Order: sequence, then structure tokens, then C-alpha cells
Amino acid sequence: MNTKTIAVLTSGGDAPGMNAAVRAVTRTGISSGMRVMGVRRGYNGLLNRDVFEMNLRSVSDIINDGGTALFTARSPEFNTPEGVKEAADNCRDMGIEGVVVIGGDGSFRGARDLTKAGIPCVCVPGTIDNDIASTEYTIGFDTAMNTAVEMVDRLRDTTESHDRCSVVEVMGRRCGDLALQTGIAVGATSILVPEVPFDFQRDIIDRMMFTQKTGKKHFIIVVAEGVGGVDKLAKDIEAKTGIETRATVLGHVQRGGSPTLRDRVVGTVMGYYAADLLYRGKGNRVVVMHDGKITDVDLNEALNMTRTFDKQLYDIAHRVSI
Ligand SMILES: Nc1ncnc2c1ncn2[C@@H]1O[C@H](COP(=O)(O)OP(=O)(O)OP(=O)(O)O)[C@@H](O)[C@H]1O
Ligand SMILES: O=P(O)(O)OC[C@H]1O[C@](O)(CO)[C@@H](O)[C@@H]1O
Ligand SMILES: [Mg+2]
Repeated sequence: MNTKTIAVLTSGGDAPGMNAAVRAVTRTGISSGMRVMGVRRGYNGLLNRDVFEMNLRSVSDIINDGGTALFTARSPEFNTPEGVKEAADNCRDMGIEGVVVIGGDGSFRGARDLTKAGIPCVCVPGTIDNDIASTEYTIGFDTAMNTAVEMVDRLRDTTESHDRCSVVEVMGRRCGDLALQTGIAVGATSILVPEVPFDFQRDIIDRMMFTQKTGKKHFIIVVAEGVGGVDKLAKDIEAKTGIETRATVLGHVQRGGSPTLRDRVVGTVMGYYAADLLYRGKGNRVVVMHDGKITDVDLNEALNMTRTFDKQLYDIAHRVSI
């Protein structure tokens, strides 16, 4: 049986490209003959019934916007058995037969619970962290990487002018992908990620001293948020090397901005795919990128997968930063 009324929401941290996905879900759903409801502020919108019917023009002029036009939230109220039941009851009451959830791993766990409570969900990976095991790519990652690179390039100008060292923290709570890609692109002397334990002397100081001997006078150390501690690290580096060192946390600036071409295109294709799955009566799925192609996997299986960090790329990064 085809789903006749579906809803779409964005949840967790916003990510550039979420709007492209919302737009594609809406237009694919409507052009397939379904009603499409927009839910504001993630799972909170299901609890508060903050839901409105979308038309083809509801999603005009958002493909180029950062953030999410549906707003987002982290909802502790939903993350309880009572909250999930209330959200599912509200969906039934409002005639919502399936939900597209655009968000990160936490949002996917919420979608699994909502599916179990009788409302089939299809998940779309939208997070700048790229930390979802079932997919090679999450919407927002490319824009965030490019923003981080632009910001570190600016830091490099001042770092170089002063013969200093800059320790810069990029986002990524439990995932070093953003740090790794950014670190490579800015030629960082060291990249610290939560997936690979580091030794302060061997992986930072010795590297700085080695490159200094061959004439290097300024240094960039990229640190993932999941490693943290950049202020202390900067002090320790300065104390050990005598090189003036500054710490910078890039923070939420990395989540904003107009999405790159890649995030608009991947967001569009994943959104289309998600609405089409619900149209074909398929729930409990995650839309993923696998070998560069968009496909789907079972939601429970997706949540049981473990992510592998690209250690080979990490090693290459350090081989060439000497
Ligand atoms: N284990 C869980 N069971 C049910 N719902 C959950 C669970 N974990 C998270 N959620 C719901 O999903 C919301 C978003 O989760 P979370 O804050 O972890 O962000 P996310 O989707 O992982 O995105 P990101 O990490 O990219 O910011 C939570 O506020 C909560 O409502
Ligand atoms: O916006 P908040 O709640 O401060 O969350 C920050 C977290 O969200 C993320 O940006 C992912 O969306 C993480 O990289 C970061 O740890
Ligand atoms: Mg998450």
C-alpha cells in the first residue's frame, strides 16, 4: 500500500544541503500524488503538532540557503518511551503515514523508535560530521570542509607573518573526518583525531622540530573537537618549543553558509530517493551513498554498523607534511 501522507523533518545539528533534501522530498512526494507535511524543529514538531502542509512553492528559493528552513532541534522530550508514543499518536491523528528524517545518528535512533511505534521512517544522513557508519557521505560535510579550509587559510596568513604555530580545532564530536580532510588541504604539520591515539612528543613536537631544521617557520596543528584541549595543547607546545603558539576554535561557523554544489546535488538525490521509498511503501530504511551511488539499507542494520576511519589517508597526510 502506498503512503498517502508523508512528513519531513530535520533534526540534530543543522547542515548545509538539508534544504536541498527537504525541497526534493516535497516535490517528489507531491508529484507522486502524496500530501507532504513539513514538521518544524525536528521531533519537537511532532510532539507539539507544529506541522503544515507543503505545496510545490513552499520550498522555492531554499536550495541555496544554509541552515534548515524547517528549523531543527535536539529533543530530550522525544527521547523517552512516552515521547516516542506521543509523537507516533500525533502522527496517526494528523494522518501522517510515513516520515522522512533528515539528521545524524541520534536522529536515526529516534526514527527507529518511531518506526517501531508504527510510523515508518526513512532516514537521510544530514550532518557536517560525516560520522554515520552506513554511508560514505553525509549532506553538509563538503560545505563544512570547504568553510574550515577557508578559515584555516586565513589563520595561516597571520601564523606565517608571525612565525607562529596555530592549533586549530575543527568540529567532529566523535569523528575525525572533518579534521583529516581539512588537515590535508591546509598542509597541517599534525592532525589529531579521536580515532588515532597520539603521543605529544612524537606526533607534534618531533614533527615540528624536524621540519624546523629544514627551514619551516610556521606550523598548523589541526585538532578534531573529539580530541579537544586546544588551549592546553597550545601552551604545552609553546613551553616545549619556544615557538609562539595560539589556539583557535572554529566552532559553529563551520555549520553555516550556502551549500556547495556537492551538498546541493547529494541532498537533492537523497531527498528524492527517500520520498520515493515511502511512495513505494518502504519504511525503516536509510538512504546512503555506497561506492559513490545512492542506495538504501535497513535502518536497524545501519545502526549496528561500525564506522571505519581512513587510516591510510591519515598516514599519507603525515608522510607529506614534512
Ligand atoms: N537513542 C535515541 N533514541 C531515540 N531518540 C533519540 C536517540 N538519540 C537521539 N534521539 C533523538 O534525536 C535527536 C537528535 O539527536 P542528536 O542530538 O544525537 O543529533 P544527530 O541527529 O546525531 O545530529 P548531529 O550529531 O549531526 O548534530 C535527539 O534530540 C533526540 O530527540
Ligand atoms: O550545536 P550544538 O548542540 O552545540 O552541537 C555541536 C555538535 O554538533 C555537530 O556540529 C554536528 O552537527 C558536532 O560537530 C558538534 O559536536
Ligand atoms: Mg550525531
